Amino acid sequence: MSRRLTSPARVTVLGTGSWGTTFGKILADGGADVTMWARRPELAREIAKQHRNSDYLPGVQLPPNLTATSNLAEALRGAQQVFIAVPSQTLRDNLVAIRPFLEPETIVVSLMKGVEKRSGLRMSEVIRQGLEIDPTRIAVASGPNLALEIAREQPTAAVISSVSLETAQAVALLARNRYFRTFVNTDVIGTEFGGVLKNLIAVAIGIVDGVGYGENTKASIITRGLVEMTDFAVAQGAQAETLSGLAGLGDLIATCQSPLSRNNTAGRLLGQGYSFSAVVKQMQQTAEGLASVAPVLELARSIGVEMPIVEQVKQVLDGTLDPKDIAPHLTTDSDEPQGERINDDAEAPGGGVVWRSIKRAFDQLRDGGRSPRGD
Ligand SMILES: NC(=O)C1=CN([C@@H]2O[C@H](COP(=O)(O)OP(=O)(O)OC[C@H]3O[C@@H](n4cnc5c(N)ncnc54)[C@H](OP(=O)(O)O)[C@@H]3O)[C@@H](O)[C@H]2O)C=CC1
Ligand SMILES: O=C(CO)COP(=O)(O)O
Repeated sequence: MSRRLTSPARVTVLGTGSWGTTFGKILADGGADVTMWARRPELAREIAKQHRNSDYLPGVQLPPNLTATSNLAEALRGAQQVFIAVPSQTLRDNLVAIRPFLEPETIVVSLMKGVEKRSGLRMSEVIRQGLEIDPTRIAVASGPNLALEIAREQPTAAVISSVSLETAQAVALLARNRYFRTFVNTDVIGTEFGGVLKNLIAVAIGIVDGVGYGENTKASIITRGLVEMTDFAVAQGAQAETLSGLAGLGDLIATCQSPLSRNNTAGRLLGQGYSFSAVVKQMQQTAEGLASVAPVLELARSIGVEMPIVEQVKQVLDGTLDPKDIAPHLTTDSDEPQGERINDDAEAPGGGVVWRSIKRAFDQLRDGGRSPRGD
């Protein structure tokens, strides 16, 4: 009996925070040889020698086929796929350092869930600009993926998206194992915006939690938040069903209900009365939502999409709205009661685009959120 011998794939993860390290473990447990890049040499040594990352994943044992270095050139050498998990606002500068060492065929995967503040660009767009590579070599990963739960090997699903289905499948084949299941789609816009926007709704949930409001308030915000997410993303070119899949509704549920979420935690501190700067000081890890609020609202205004919940998150962050006043304003402050669903634009007090999107979102939910590519 002959056995086919293939050498393991060689992959690199840039960033050894909670998600980068967890994703490295996912890939290693799926059989790849993983090299992590840590910007701090002492953390690279701890991961390489003790197979631990006590700063970010205390108590988690990392697999033997995962190593680390603080030398970027060494980390990128021979990598078939490179996964990036640094804070979104630092990506562009990091790409300048990465570019000289990136090999011509390497696939680059964003694990990040933010938009760039100064440009409003999604992470895959920043990667495309910063590395000047074809979009078919770029993928993004998203979904209900709280790092610590996955590091503890709790069963989880995610989506890998690329404009090239072949690329998405190549990444999904490596990023899967007995506890991590990946689906694929080609809706990069929807997949990325799902991850960005659910962070903003999770901040809102944290705020009302911090104030002391209960489940009705939170369910109202989650449900109306999904409408805002879908409306915005569809106006940007996303498919509505992506927002009712893992990268939208799935991630929204996980992030809004988990105390592990940093966005949720940041919101809770705001709701308890801490100022924005005090919250930023207290956060030890990245809460992307805090930086994404302003660019998302700018994009929303430029395309005429209303996002009343996100607007109010911004006002709380700016200190111009008392956190306890956020909940009643789940719609725009029109004198006319708005329809939750509407079948006829003529009945829509807020105008056609918004209502068509709301209807689309709810129709997708009713249809079970099927998408052509698995998720
Ligand atoms: N944690 C999670 O559950 C998930 C996170 N994500 C997304 O992944 C991305 C990364 O988040 P996460 O790993 O959780 O964040 P963490 O805060 O846990 O870690 C941030 C990582 O980035 C490094 N870093 C910070 N600043 C810079 C810089 N200027 N240049 C290079 N590296 C830097 C940190 O290094 P150092 O330790 O030296 O400071 C650390 O390795 C975010 O976009 C987040 O939304 C997505 C899904 C799940
Ligand atoms: O993206 C995440 C879960 O899918 C992590 O959320 P936080 O960044 O809020 O911790």
